[in-house]
Amino acid sequence: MANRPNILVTGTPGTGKTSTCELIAKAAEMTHVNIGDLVKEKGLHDGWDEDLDCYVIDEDLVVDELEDIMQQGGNIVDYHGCSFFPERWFNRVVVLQTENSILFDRLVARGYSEKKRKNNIECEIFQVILEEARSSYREDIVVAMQSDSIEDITKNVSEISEWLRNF
Ligand SMILES: Nc1ncnc2c1ncn2[C@@H]1O[C@H](COP(=O)(O)OP(=O)(O)OP(=O)(O)O)[C@@H](O)[C@H]1O
Repeated sequence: MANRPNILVTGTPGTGKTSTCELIAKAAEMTHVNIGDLVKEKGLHDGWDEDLDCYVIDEDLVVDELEDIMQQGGNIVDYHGCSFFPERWFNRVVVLQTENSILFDRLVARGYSEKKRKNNIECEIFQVILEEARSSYREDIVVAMQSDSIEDITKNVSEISEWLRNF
């Protein structure tokens, strides 16, 4: 086990993973690993999925790319899925959740197509990512956090920072 912990922040697109991770990275000197950006920068995908309007990520390439830095610890990983990462990488898995109408407005503001909005809202309603996290990681390391407002972000960042201090 690495000396410093690794944290995964997951949740439906738009729930605030990137906003939360950026603040934690700054406050606690963690390395923010945004999987979506990494996939784009390093071409760790098998092309563009026209239907889902996103890259088809190559999960094996992503895992190979990150293995060394994950061994070192001190990373906060940001992605809207969690089942393909090795379970041993993470000491804490945070699942962000947002009330449907608030999430809907954020997805509209981002200019997502109706189909993409629908997919993401359904993902949130059915708690797909929370279920995925609970079935992929030990239940005691998985925590759900509400992310409806700026106050929620502040509270979540301070709870995660507190957890890091006590690690
Ligand atoms: N708790 C919150 N309160 C207010 N606004 C928020 C909150 N969380 C996110 N937002 C806003 O919603 C938008 C999406 O946030 P962000 O990019 O952090 O989400 P994400 O979960 O990382 O999305 P993706 O998976 O697509 O990268 C941003 O404009 C951000 O400012």
